[in-house]
Amino acid sequence: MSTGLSLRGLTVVYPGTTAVQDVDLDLADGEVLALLGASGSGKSSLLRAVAGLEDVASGQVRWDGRDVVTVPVHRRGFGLMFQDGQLFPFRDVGGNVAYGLAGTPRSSREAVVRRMLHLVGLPGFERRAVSTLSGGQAQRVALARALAPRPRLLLLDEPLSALDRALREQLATDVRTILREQGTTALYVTHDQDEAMTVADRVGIMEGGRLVRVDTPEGLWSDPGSAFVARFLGFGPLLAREEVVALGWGQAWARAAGRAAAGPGGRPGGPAAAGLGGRPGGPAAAGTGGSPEGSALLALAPGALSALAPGSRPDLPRARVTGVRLRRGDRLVEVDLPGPGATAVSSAAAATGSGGPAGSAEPEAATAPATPTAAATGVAGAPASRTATAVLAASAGAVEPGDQVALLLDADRTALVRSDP
Ligand SMILES: Nc1ncnc2c1ncn2[C@@H]1O[C@H](COP(=O)(O)OP(=O)(O)OP(=O)(O)O)[C@@H](O)[C@H]1O
Repeated sequence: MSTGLSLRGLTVVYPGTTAVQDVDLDLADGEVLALLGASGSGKSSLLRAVAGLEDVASGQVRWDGRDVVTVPVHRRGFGLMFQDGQLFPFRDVGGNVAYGLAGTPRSSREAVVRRMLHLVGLPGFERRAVSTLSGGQAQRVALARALAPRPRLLLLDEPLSALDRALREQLATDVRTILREQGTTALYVTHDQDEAMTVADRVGIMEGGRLVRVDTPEGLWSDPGSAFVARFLGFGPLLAREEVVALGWGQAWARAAGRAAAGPGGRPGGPAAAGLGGRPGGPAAAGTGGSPEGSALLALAPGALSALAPGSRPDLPRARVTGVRLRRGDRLVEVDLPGPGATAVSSAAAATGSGGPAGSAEPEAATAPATPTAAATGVAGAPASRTATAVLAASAGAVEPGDQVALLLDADRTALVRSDP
């Protein structure tokens, strides 16, 4: 008998909309799983169906092997926490935290409240009026209230999304610690991938009511699997093989293909051995052993590219800067990657007087320039240029739109993904 939460074929239908479609999911005891997806992808509907707040059109919600679909909300033993906390305004903080402890003797109730407030970083707040709390404090109280009765499953729906980013980052770390300390099994809905990756052991990605991927944060980063998931995680741009070769990054392609063949995270014999991204029989399985081509794209993870000073490293591909901006302490440049008529790479290098063919960013491949044949190979229908984001190396100095910078590729921060239809 399976323990914890099991969803089988879970489907939620509203008039005119199938919000959740045929979802299978297992959540082990003590595991925290984040559901991540764009607005309208069905995350909240799934969570609400598990809670019993939404009717299930078909499928099962099992706890410890027993279907609870017909069990009313308050009998499921699940805790709930929402975006706006929904604290009771006429009770003080202690009264809110004690709400789910009605059957507990007064003395132990007070002890639990004290312990919970300590756990969420608000010791001594028992007698505070909830109207005097900041947004972050109110959410901490809501978390303490949800945890106090020791629910067997905690369901959190965007619990931090009303808070500003700095507070959200801090609280996400605290929530993770608190859930771990309590050994709480939790399903956590968010549209913020940083929050999902911080809080959860595994992350499930939803698209159009379907759960399209479930993996650990590390697994998702090393092998997003599909172009949809890669884009959702912020990988970009996604390059066809011809473009990769034309840019002189063929070695990155080969390494990513090797990783895909060896399994996520490079584990030989891992589940991906049978095909690209761990899906046995996927498009790569039919390709040439371990080097998927036709249907695959090279996805660049955020931070995969560094930009070097204009005029430096003539051996590297160059790109035109279209914008410069700051993000969380990094200086970023937007660059136009030359398109598949990648003579642009070579001619740009020649035009700046730096000479030499476009080589690979990887030292071991420096002698493997983009050949004229590769450069002439276009990708039918592909755009003439791609915008990429590169971290500006400190050595780059002042860079302005219009400059040609050299691009260094970190081949470990690339992944091959299936090109979605
Ligand atoms: N009560 C409802 N009646 C009709 N349609 C609904 C209802 N609730 C949600 N939907 C629809 O179901 C789909 C899934 O909505 P849901 O709220 O589950 O998505 P979500 O991923 O949680 O989105 P968000 O991040 O914006 O909260 C959407 O198309 C939405 O418009």
